[in-house]
Amino acid sequence: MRKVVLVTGASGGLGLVLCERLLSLDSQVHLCMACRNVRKGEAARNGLLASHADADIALLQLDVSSVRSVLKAAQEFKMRYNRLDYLYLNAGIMPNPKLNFKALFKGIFSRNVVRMFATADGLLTQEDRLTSDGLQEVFATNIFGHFLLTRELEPVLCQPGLTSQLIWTSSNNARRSAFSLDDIQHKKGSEPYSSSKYASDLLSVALNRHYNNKGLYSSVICPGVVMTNLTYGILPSSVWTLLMPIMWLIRILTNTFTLAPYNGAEALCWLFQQKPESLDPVAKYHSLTSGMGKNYIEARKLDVDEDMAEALYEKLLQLEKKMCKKVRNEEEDISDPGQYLNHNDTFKRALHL
Ligand SMILES: NC(=O)C1=CN([C@@H]2O[C@H](COP(=O)(O)OP(=O)(O)OC[C@H]3O[C@@H](n4cnc5c(N)ncnc54)[C@H](OP(=O)(O)O)[C@@H]3O)[C@@H](O)[C@H]2O)C=CC1
Ligand SMILES: CC(C)=CCC[C@@H](C)[C@H]1CC[C@H]2C3=C(CC[C@]12C)[C@@]1(C)CCC(=O)[C@@H](C)[C@@H]1CC3
Repeated sequence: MRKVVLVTGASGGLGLVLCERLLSLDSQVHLCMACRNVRKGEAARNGLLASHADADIALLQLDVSSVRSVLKAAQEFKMRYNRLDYLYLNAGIMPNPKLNFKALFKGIFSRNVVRMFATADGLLTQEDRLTSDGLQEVFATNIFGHFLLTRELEPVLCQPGLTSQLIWTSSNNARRSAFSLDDIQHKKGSEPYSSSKYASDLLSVALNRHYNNKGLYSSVICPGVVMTNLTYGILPSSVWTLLMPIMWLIRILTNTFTLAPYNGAEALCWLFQQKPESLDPVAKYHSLTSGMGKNYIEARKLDVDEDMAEALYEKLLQLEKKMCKKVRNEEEDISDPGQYLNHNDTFKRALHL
């Protein structure tokens, strides 16, 4: 049976390279590229078709930060396909990143230099903003939209007699201390990216607990430090040009500097080839590249506890209920314009107009 794969954030960076590598691994796959920008998506699809002319590649318009868009895209997907074997939850943002140069300089001369370059702990802050749904954008994009998508796609993911995989693109920057159960959207702090990536680690553990018995298995990966639009956004391009030789030198010190998106996608591709039942539900699978340029995978235990994972899962279920109700109410209001006229009449009468 031909496998169906859905990749979010497929228009560029790791997502696009993943699509290319998946088509090389299995030319029979039904690939669905979920992209928020249709033009960018079409250009990416055409690029793939240039090297894989017979491939079955479809586009799905999806802005994961918008509840309405997620509900619509999931509906569309379920009309087009009756199964989903792999769901890559890859789209992600790190808006307005600020690099702490003082911490960087101090770190370079400390014992923790290798760790600092691998995780960026204490180096980066971001300025988050609100989506039109009133959610924090980093949380909505990196976590909540993907959670909602998974829940909406449950009928195609959980088919009797079949297994399927959820694969989250997490990060080495995921940090327990940046996350709080009292503030899952990270409204108060300045490290929404670290918080959202830690939340994806927690959520993956909780999803395994709730869905393994339905044949759905969740894993998290870290692609290492990869040069994509996300990383290029941290510094001006002229500074990156100067830094690139140093970045290549750092690769000798730390295998997490995978740098090329092809290398970063290694763990994503490796998971595509594994039996989901054989995977560790509390491991993060890291893409690593040796100083000689050899790619390999390493599984490391996640820094999570089950109770915290469960508590986050419950909070996300509550938020899902609230947001879906809100969107459906808004839709009813739009499809019943008569009620506005009635409101208007009441309003006018109240003002004796
Ligand atoms: N680069 C790195 O070093 C690392 C990256 N990661 C993670 O890898 C993932 C991919 O990032 P990367 O390829 O590096 O970055 P890119 O910025 O190159 O790609 C991000 C992708 O996500 C899409 N996207 C962003 N926001 C939304 C949205 N609201 N709805 C739908 N799609 C959206 C982008 O679409 P568009 O083209 O329209 O902008 C793009 O396709 C992210 O989750 C990131 O956090 C993790 C660790 C390290
Ligand atoms: C090479 C020199 C001297 C300076 C570069 C410093 C930073 C720009 C660089 C150091 C560690 C990097 C890093 C990331 C981005 C670029 C750095 C901050 C990430 C935050 C990118 C996204 C992720 O998800 C993390 C895993 C990366 C962690 C390390």
